[in-house]
Amino acid sequence: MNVSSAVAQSARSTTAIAQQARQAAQELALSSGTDRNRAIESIAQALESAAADITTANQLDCEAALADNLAKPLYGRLKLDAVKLRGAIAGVRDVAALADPLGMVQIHRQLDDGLVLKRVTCPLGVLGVIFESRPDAVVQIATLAVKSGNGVILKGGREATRSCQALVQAIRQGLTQAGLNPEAVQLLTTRAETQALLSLDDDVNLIIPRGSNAFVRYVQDNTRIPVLGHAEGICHLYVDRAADLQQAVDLALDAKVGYPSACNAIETLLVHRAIAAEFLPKLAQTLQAAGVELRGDGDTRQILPGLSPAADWSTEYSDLILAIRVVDSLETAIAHITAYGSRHTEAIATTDDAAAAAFMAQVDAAGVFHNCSTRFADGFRYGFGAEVGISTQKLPPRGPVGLEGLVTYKYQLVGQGHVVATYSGESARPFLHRDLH
Ligand SMILES: NC(=O)C1=CN([C@@H]2O[C@H](COP(=O)(O)OP(=O)(O)OC[C@H]3O[C@@H](n4cnc5c(N)ncnc54)[C@H](OP(=O)(O)O)[C@@H]3O)[C@@H](O)[C@H]2O)C=CC1
Ligand SMILES: N[C@@H](CCC(=O)OP(=O)(O)O)C(=O)O
Repeated sequence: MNVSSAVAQSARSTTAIAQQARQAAQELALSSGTDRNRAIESIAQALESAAADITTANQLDCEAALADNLAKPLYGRLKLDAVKLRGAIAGVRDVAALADPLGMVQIHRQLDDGLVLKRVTCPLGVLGVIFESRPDAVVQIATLAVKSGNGVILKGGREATRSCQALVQAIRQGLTQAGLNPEAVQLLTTRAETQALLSLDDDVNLIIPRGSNAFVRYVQDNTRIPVLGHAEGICHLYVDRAADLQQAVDLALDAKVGYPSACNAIETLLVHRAIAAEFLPKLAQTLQAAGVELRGDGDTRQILPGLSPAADWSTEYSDLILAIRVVDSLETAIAHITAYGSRHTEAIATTDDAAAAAFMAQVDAAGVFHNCSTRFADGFRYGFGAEVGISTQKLPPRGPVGLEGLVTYKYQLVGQGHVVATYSGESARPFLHRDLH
């Protein structure tokens, strides 16, 4: 079969998948919060029952990835052992415990006697989420989708295919056992299906690509479906002249070493010249002991001879590599972040509140942090239960996307035969515009 007929065939079956998801999503949207919570508990139980199958599937993925020389941090992201799976299942139950995001009345306003306006939250419909080889993302995204009454079509990275299949099978079983339509959660496994998905603007309401800038741009350029981009994280830690130096070392260690492939890990450390000579040797001692390769600009390499040069400031290493630059001022640090950051998460270490306030006001990113690790940029850590990912676009939803980011709203207006003509012209009746709660 040639490439275009493979895509055509895939488009046909992907269309069927999307239509099934749409039908199921319509049913889910009508279900009560109690029903959706029951389904989420049923999903948690199904995942527990299928734990052995899931971890076996993951072992096969991991063995294939090892044979393929997958980089170590990416291997860590792919691995889903029993402990990680238990954590993911606990997260499922956390989502069930959250308030129902549907049917929330955001505006309740009397426009005039007998004419009442409400703005009420409702699901988006069907989400298409394309993400990296991180199986636990399946669990987080599917649970958030069910809780928010949305259907979801998932496409994980190719290295995680068997794990994703085992997880989705269990999730669909959980939905079935709870009496909900399992077609609400679907899985795609090939790039041809992804390509087909992008053309399904009749059935899919939002595409969420998690991946490189180039991939997110590719998706934006190839679909009429709205896109919520979750692109790369070129995150910085700026160590100000007034930083607590030991605290800054601890922050750098956490933000680089805990999970180097995460998009909220730092790629570059900026340090104020006034403290660079004292700070950098302390930093080097701790980070190098943790296996981090440091790279520096000329000033950094004068203080730490032997480092290789930082070739550019735009690389997301996703690995135990950190680029370091010495800067003359807070303003230069902010200018560097403006030039090279990806608007994801940026942090300052300082005891100077005025410097922190300037940094947080002037840096344009989804997260601006003071004296804490960039790794806090995460839906679970923000109290959202889980996350679909971290939106790097400027319009909301921005940063970790939880339930709030997966709903839209409707204006519901109820009158008693009211007409607009009453409120226009010379003898126009004035509106009351009285909020009712
Ligand atoms: N902001 C956020 O929340 C997140 C951002 N990221 C960012 O993603 C980036 C890279 O992640 P990485 O591991 O390399 O993931 P990739 O970009 O390689 O893959 C992500 C997904 O996109 C798919 N994909 C990539 N290119 C294409 C294409 N041309 N056509 C169709 N599908 C495609 C992959 O499918 P397949 O595997 O089948 O090729 C996979 O499902 C990093 O910059 C990271 O920071 C990652 C996770 C979350
Ligand atoms: N919020 C996540 C990181 C975001 C993310 O999805 O990371 P990854 O899939 O590893 O690129 C965390 O801190 O674990």
